[in-house]
Amino acid sequence: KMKIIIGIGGVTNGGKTTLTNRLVQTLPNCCVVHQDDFFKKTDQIEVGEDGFRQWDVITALDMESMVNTVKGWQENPVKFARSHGVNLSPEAEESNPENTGLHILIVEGFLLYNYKPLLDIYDKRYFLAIPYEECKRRRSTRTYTIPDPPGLFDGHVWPMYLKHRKEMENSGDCIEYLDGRKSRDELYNEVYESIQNLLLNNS
Ligand SMILES: Nc1ncnc2c1ncn2[C@@H]1O[C@H](COP(=O)(O)OP(=O)(O)OP(=O)(O)O)[C@@H](O)[C@H]1O
Ligand SMILES: NC(=O)c1ccc[n+]([C@@H]2O[C@H](CO)[C@@H](O)[C@H]2O)c1
Ligand SMILES: [Mg+2]
Repeated sequence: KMKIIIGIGGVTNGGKTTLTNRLVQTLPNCCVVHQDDFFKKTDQIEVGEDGFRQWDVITALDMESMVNTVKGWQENPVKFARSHGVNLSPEAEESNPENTGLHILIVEGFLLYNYKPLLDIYDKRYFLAIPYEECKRRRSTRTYTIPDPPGLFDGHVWPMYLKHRKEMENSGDCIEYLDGRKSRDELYNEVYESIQNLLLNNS
């Protein structure tokens, strides 16, 4: 039974969730883990010396729980798919005696490649980037569960992004960078094709 884990990382508002949702619809037997689902409750988020709640750091997330979720998929992708309402092809069903099905997991989030226990699980790492101005513009149109207080982007979000990105680049892991300014269709086609190549090389 073949299993592939794909990381869709990148800057906030780079288009990770948009791209992931499209891939999940077209890739076979494809489950997804969204890092944003693992944010701690607001009262557990540290307030920094700058007065901002520190949302854009790894300790704002329950990473242990995220690891366990990924492990759950690794141990039994069929069960994971069923419990998450993902349809399986006949080849990927447990009833297939050959067990020839391919299972795919997409892990999507803004801090994927800065957390040791999850660094080596990926068969492929993508990273969506957009420049400062575009990121700030897109972010200003969004409302999170806790809306951004004035100054959060320049005071916390962007500086943390630059810090994490530097750490990631220094870690020497193989990452494929994507230009998030491209159209949704262009990005989808590029990554879909890239994944098809990955699958060919793995089979
Ligand atoms: N290729 C694109 N070109 C222009 N705008 C895009 C593109 N992809 C997504 N968007 C828009 O940018 C915003 C962010 O997209 P999305 O939510 O997919 O990003 P994200 O990386 O998941 O952000 P977050 O940090 O909130 O998780 C949304 O308003 C979305 O409609
Ligand atoms: N999902 C949340 O609970 C939440 C709350 C406040 C801020 N955020 C932002 O989400 C982005 C990652 O997708 C980060 O840049 C957080 O600032 C998320
Ligand atoms: Mg998102």
